Amino acid sequence: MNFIQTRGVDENRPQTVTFSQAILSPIASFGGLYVPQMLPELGEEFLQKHLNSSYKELASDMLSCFEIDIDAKVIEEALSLYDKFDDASNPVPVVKVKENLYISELYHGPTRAFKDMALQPFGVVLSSIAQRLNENYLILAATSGDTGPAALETFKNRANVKVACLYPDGGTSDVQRLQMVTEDAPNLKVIGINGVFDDAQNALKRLLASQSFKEALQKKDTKLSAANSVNFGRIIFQIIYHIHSYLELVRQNAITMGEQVYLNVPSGNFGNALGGYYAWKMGVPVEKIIISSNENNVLTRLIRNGKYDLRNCEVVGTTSPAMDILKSSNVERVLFDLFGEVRTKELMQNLEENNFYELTADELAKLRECFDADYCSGEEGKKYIKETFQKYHYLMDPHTATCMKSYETCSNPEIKTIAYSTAEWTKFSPVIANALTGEVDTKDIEALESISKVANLEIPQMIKELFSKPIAQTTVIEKENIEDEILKFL
Ligand SMILES: N[C@@H](CCOP(=O)(O)O)C(=O)O
Repeated sequence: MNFIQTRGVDENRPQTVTFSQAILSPIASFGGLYVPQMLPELGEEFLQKHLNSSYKELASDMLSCFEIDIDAKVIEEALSLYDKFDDASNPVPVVKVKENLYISELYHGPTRAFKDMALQPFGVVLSSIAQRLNENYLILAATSGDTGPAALETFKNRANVKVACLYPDGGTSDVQRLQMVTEDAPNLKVIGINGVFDDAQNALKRLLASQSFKEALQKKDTKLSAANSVNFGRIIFQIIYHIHSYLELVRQNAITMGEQVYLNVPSGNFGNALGGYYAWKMGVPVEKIIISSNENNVLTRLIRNGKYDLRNCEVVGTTSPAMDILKSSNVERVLFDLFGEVRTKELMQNLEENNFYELTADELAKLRECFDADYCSGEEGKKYIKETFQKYHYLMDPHTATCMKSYETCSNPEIKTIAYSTAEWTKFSPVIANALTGEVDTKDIEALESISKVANLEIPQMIKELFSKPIAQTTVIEKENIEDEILKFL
């Protein structure tokens, strides 16, 4: 399978590239992204065949439908990392919360967030390509709290790769920050910036497209790639869990094969939702994808009125910080799929130059055939956390809680919903403790203990350990100095 580009092709690039090429150098012509030339059609036969498969068998078969240029042995090693999840036989439990609402728990990996689902195997794949080519790679990661820890964890001490991870200082939860700044390996550099996530992601995209930065890296015998969902190497692994979650509902006799379901996805950079959209196009029966946001509700506005409008718009800090994002990378891949490369280039250029684009009425109607959206405030989220815990004894994190509002406002309750839980409660304990007990200004460690008692849940060892680990990464800089800081590290 070859890969094409969302904004067309400039004169310096080939029309198509392989999977390896697309993931080693993820930014395409005119600042666009790579997408598969054609999505494989799985059909009901594939779903039937995998009704009783393990997650790894399903993953391996789905990946082979993409016919990517990665050795079967490497894929096998990459997928074996799911064995480290809480339950090796089922890395993604799907739990019934109430009539017709199921939660797919994507956080049972080493950093307790859904990013492990893709970054664990991706780390093996990227490092093994680098070794095969005998090349060294700098992997950039921009994070609002979950991608960073997962990228550091997967690339730690791997051959031929170094990671520079950019996070907004003060813009993540304390556990997320500790997960990053306690990472101590010679190939990892964590850089806090005085700014917001969009500043970190803008810097990442600028550096990925910068010839002079690439030349500076070349002098250090290093090439450049990225761990974020701009990289299709992330997205390919994010399709699998949507297929798995659908099959789980069939296995649990919640639906019959072929019955349509809603996918309800807490969204920031839109990689998770895009995985669901691709799974749908590949044959998973979906009624609609519901996009759930926090107060940074740019996606809700786009899906409701067709305007991506960042004029006079500043990111606000919320109780679900991983979604404190305004420039959502993967919407571009959906635009390309629905409207083609010429229109995508025009819309994305408008966004970059004017902080604004507007879809036509026909385009909006097409987008709304696939998606609906709503957003949830922090206060509403806490109400849902408390209510869901009291009524159904199910504890969710503030990102997952945003799905509860859009479940009520956007879906037909007769149709089953799979909502995605992107992070474990342990990553956002002060907000959850506040929701459950009313306690305010509690430190993470105290909040973890109080929730553990109230909800009778164990605090996982890797979270407990964070509070006594030495701080290994102390760099916090102005955003203008990112490039210099990275070059100093190499
Ligand atoms: N929400 C993310 C932001 C980066 O998203 P990605 O999917 O593009 O890596 C985070 O928590 O870091």
